[in-house]
Amino acid sequence: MTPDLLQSGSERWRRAQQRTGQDGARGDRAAVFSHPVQPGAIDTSHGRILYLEDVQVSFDGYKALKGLNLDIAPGELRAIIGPNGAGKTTMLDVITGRTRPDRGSVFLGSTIDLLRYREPQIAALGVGRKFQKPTVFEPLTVWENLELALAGDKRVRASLTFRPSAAQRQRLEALLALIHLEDAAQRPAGTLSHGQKQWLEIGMLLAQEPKVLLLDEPVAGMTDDETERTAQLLLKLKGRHTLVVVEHDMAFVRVIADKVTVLCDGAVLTEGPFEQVARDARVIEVYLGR
Ligand SMILES: Nc1ncnc2c1ncn2[C@@H]1O[C@H](COP(=O)(O)OP(=O)(O)OP(=O)(O)O)[C@@H](O)[C@H]1O
Repeated sequence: MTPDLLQSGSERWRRAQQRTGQDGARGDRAAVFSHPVQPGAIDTSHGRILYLEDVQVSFDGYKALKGLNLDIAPGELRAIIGPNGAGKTTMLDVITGRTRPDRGSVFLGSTIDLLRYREPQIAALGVGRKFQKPTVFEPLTVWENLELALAGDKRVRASLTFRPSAAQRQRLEALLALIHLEDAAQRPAGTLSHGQKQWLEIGMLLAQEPKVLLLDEPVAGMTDDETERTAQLLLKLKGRHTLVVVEHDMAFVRVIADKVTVLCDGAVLTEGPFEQVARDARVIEVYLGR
């Protein structure tokens, strides 16, 4: 579980809603686009849920991102590939508010300027992130981990006194089935396999109903069977959630992705359907041919 998402309790959610509500009340964006948008809601009426334009990030003068553009449609499953050092993690850091760009725009929907928010607020606005290594609460059972995520409270003790309603229990049971952990509900998370921990963490993110889910190398270190099950899981989530998956496993990318974006040297080299990208001579040169 990502610490930033665990920090995104209901209080932050309310504050973020209030803040975006204030934006709407000012009438700027709503007036410009001339259609009703609920305060705090993500406006996807222009066919995009995540939009980066001309993003530049420098670390001590070294440009990790050089005018990066990205346009993700609601419900899309986008894979991001590219050689080591291409800027994939930096891109995720910019979207989630961990790294501030020197230049550029980052929008959630058409109206929410993510550069105005900090990391926990961005999580509360509906951007979930899964880091490469699973970070579940190992002494707690699978069920307790999911309850904790549902409670959205970083204070473990407080969250353990949380009792889900009947409807919430049903949701957790459905989540357990989705992540293939029905039979492991009462097992301590520390006893799960690597792949099962990854699924549990995805389940914990889903318990918080993210609109956009960012996944950094979700199948790294998984067995073939676990990789296959993860592909099936992500394909089930597609449409209900928007997924951005950074991954090096090309067989996995081929199965899951609607569209593949290739990053190289801090910018987009090319993007398109897997087969088109995979036979692009530039992609073979910088990445696939290695
Ligand atoms: N905090 C930092 N300070 C200095 N340089 C950094 C920092 N973070 C990233 N970089 C550099 O920026 C470049 C892009 O790094 P990034 O981690 O985004 O690449 P990546 O595409 O995710 O690579 P990988 O596939 O190896 O994870 C690299 O050259 C990296 O060394």
